[in-house]
Amino acid sequence: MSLSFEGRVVLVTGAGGGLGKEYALSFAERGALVVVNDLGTDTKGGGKSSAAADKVVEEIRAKGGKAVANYDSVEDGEKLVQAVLDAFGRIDVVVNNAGILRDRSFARTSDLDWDLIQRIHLRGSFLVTRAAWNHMKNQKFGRIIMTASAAGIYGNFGQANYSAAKLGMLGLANTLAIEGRKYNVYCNTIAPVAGSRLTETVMPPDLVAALKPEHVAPLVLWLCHEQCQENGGLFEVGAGWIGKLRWERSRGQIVRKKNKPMSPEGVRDQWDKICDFTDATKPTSVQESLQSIVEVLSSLESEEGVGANLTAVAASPTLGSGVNPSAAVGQKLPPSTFHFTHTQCILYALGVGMSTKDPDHLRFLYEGSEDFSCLPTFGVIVSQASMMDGSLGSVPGLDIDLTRVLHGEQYLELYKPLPTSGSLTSEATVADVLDKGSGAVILLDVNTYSGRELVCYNQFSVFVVGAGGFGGKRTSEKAKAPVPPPKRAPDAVVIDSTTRDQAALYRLSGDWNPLHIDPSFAAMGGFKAPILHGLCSFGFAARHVLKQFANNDPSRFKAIKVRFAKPVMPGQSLQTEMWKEGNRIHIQCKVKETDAVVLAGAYVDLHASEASAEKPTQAGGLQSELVFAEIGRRVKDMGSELVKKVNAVFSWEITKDGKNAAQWTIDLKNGSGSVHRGPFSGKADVTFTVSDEDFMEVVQGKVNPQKAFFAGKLKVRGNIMLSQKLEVILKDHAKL
Ligand SMILES: CCCCCCC[C@@H](O)CC(=O)SCCNC(=O)CCNC(=O)[C@H](O)C(C)(C)COP(=O)(O)OP(=O)(O)OC[C@H]1O[C@@H](n2cnc3c(N)ncnc32)[C@H](O)[C@@H]1OP(=O)(O)O
Repeated sequence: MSLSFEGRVVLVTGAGGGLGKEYALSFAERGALVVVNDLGTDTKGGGKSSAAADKVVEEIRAKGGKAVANYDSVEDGEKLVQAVLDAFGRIDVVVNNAGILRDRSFARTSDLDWDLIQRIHLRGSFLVTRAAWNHMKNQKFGRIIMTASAAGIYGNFGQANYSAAKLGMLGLANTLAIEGRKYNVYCNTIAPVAGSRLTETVMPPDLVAALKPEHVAPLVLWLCHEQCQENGGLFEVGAGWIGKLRWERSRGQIVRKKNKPMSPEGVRDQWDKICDFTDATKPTSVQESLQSIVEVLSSLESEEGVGANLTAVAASPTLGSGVNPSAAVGQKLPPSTFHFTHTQCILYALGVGMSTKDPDHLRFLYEGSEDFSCLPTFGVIVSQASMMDGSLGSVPGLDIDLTRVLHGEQYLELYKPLPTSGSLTSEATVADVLDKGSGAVILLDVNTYSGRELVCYNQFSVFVVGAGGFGGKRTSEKAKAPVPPPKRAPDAVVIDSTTRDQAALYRLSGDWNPLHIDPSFAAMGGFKAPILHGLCSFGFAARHVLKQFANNDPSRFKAIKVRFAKPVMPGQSLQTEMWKEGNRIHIQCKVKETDAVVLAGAYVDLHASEASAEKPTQAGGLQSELVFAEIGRRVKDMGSELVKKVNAVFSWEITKDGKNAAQWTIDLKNGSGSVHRGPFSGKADVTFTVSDEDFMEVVQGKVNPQKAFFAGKLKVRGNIMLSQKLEVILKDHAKL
């Protein structure tokens, strides 16, 4: 789709020729209403003529475009912008392009040479932009271009005045980018190389002829378009090439010791290291820049002093406490207990879009309902509380900048239906930290208990945008992987609207991240408006599955995995597409309005329905098969590693409805051992028949438990209802 400027009002200063003229023509060609400003001076700022601006306006009109001429000086910024408003009623884009040259070697630069250049370039851009600023802020749209120069970035003989003004404009742009961001007013800077009245005084004629303004204008148009989210960028552009610039800072070196004075000799002695760009950082904000100072102070405090450098800061631009993020792996957060009543369950159900409009939803919305239940995905709420008190940020290496945190993925497994009130205690561990280049992914494993009984397991995957590049690993065997859906039409599709206030409601369940409510905060994270909580869309999708495939029965829910692929805005509609593959329901969720996939690689695992479980069991029946599949999975996860260890003792405890049903103890001596059954509790209604040798083969991973089962080696007696969760817990009795 071509980029249109239909209805946009664009002011180009110094548009009587060269680059400015090209910008004016290009904007007009794409539908913009253009104010062609040019004072009509010569390149040194002398003389005045309306001819240059008039000619450009004529050319635009001849092509069917709309433009008016303006002859004010950029030093009359207010007047100039008023003329724009008088002509077209608004102002959307300001291209600060006007400029003159007064080149002199520095020794010969007069006060006037200096002042004139500062006045036209730096002060003129300030005055014009300030006059337009509030209009742009109020209309929540504005695009500003500052024109810098390679002379400012790198310096150029004979252009001290010009270099200073041009780099001054970059400083101005950097701050405008920050102040304007939350109003959708973006400011970028270009350092163009093009043949123009200015460059022809400093470049050979054939080069001037080859560097065409039309090779610069497309960048300016893109940066000024509403689709472009670039803000605060600096670009060199010319001859059809565009490059972006950024700051790079050496790792640096601390050159003093605690309570000792800093000396020039100390600086001299560390000079090579100060200037060594190995492992350089690329700070992008004052905050990132200051992190190194904090690091210096803590290094000095720990008496490291001279010789210490800022490696960790270098490694981690936004996880920046000074400790490499990988150091956080294995760290445990303090246990935290979540107390709740039916109020929280109901509030959560409302937060994920349940409504009394649907009579089926009443069981989740009214505590007086006969079958009043808690939505299974409330399991994320009880667990996340353990991390929402800021304790995550206190883990060394995870000093998180909240504006950069996006929820990346989520896995939840319930081991029993959630109660509708009670106290649940969660223990969170940093399972891994991954370096994804564009960001860091923090994997958090959270086990939630009622007393000593495991109720649910969550894996939170938090994506910290911009915090990659610290040299960490990219993948983890600990990550619960997303699974793509089958390549066929979905078996069911549900479309459901979120409301404008969905995030405002959902946050009351405990995710107070301002990203979802505060427009300024969202703007700092680069979003036009607050976005919906990932776990809110997750809750929508899960209840769609529960309704379509489990008759809204929470006890059928086993597990869910989701990747948050793109943000959702409150008020958008979610389209959940579902594919049934056995007891796994694959999900893909799109925003209906944009067709963008927002939940990807997602699935819900259900327990088989009670109807099938009620069929009498025989050895080989479906229920037994599932029980052994479950045991087999856990044996595979943990057993194969343990059996390699010598002299280990561990036991399996099999519980039903939270009560001990059976226990297996395995003694391993020098890698082999025996299996003891029991003690069985009086309430046990399930027993396993298996020879010790056969069970050992399963434990050692030599035999697939399901195969062993079908071969008749493993047998189950009893009557296990699949709606009642059977848990198999590996008791960690290993003495290694
Ligand atoms: C305290 C704990 C509690 C939980 C805290 C949560 C707090 C909440 O309040 C916050 C929220 O709810 S935010 C809202 C929900 N989340 C979102 O909207 C994020 C949407 N996703 C995105 O924008 C991008 O995927 C984005 C930006 C995440 C990644 O996009 P890109 O940078 O373009 O990445 P891309 O180039 O596609 O891939 C690079 C590598 O990263 C992996 N990856 C991509 N998306 C991922 C995601 N969502 N989660 C995890 N990994 C992800 C890619 O696979 C790729 O890695 P590899 O090359 O190794 O495959």
